[in-house]
Amino acid sequence: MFIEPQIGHSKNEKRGWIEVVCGSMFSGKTEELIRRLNRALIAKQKVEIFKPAIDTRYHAENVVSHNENSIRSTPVQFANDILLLAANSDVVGIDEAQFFDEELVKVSRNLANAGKRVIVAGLDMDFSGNPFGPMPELMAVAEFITKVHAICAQCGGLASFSYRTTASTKKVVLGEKDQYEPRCRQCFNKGNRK
Ligand SMILES: Nc1ncnc2c1ncn2[C@@H]1O[C@H](COP(=O)(O)OP(=O)(O)O)[C@@H](O)[C@H]1O
Ligand SMILES: Cc1cn([C@H]2C[C@H](O)[C@@H](COP(=O)(O)O)O2)c(=O)[nH]c1=O
Ligand SMILES: [Zn+2]
Repeated sequence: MFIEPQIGHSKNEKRGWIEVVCGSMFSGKTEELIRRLNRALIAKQKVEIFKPAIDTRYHAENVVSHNENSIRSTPVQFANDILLLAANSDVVGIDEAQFFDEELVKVSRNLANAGKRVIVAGLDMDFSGNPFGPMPELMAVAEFITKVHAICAQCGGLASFSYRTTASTKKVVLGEKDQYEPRCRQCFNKGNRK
């Protein structure tokens, strides 16, 4: 389990950093993000949470996990909007990071350099198994990366891939179990050979 780092500097010194939580769909990224943000709230830190405005699956504003945990958030159109909106916070949470533009990398670095803890959650791979949006660069600049796994819907193994069960080849197709299932590498490849 991820434990918040506080080693080597005093509590009053404001040091920023970037954490990335990545994995396939249904792997628990949003739950882990909510868990970390709730702990920061318990510690009376100022927390702001953002998600891309296009992600309206469960709720227009809240960040909601597949098992209905939820936390208030602000939907934003562009990564750059986060800079101003997060100016007074100690901790910045960002969900569905794969949908943001590449500016999110610069924004996250600026926030961390300004002494904020930045926690970014997102899909590391799209339905083709290719890196998704700004996620690979975010992982390169992050201090901490947590890769979480779902259970493969075919064999019960550990799933790192999001298999699309419909015929669409568009990169962005919002959906749930109606469009996707988590799969391990073998079951993902088997499905894509058909
Ligand atoms: N195949 C699966 N493997 C793991 N969790 C699943 C699966 N199908 C449904 N779930 C549910 O999804 C929850 C994780 O949801 P969430 O945090 O929203 O994931 P993510 O943000 O990674 O898509 C799990 O706690 C579990 O209740
Ligand atoms: C693989 C893949 C996913 N999406 C969409 C489907 C969902 O709306 C989100 C992922 O949500 P989650 O919180 O990680 O379950 O992304 C997509 O648009 N394209 C893809 O290739
Ligand atoms: Zn499998």
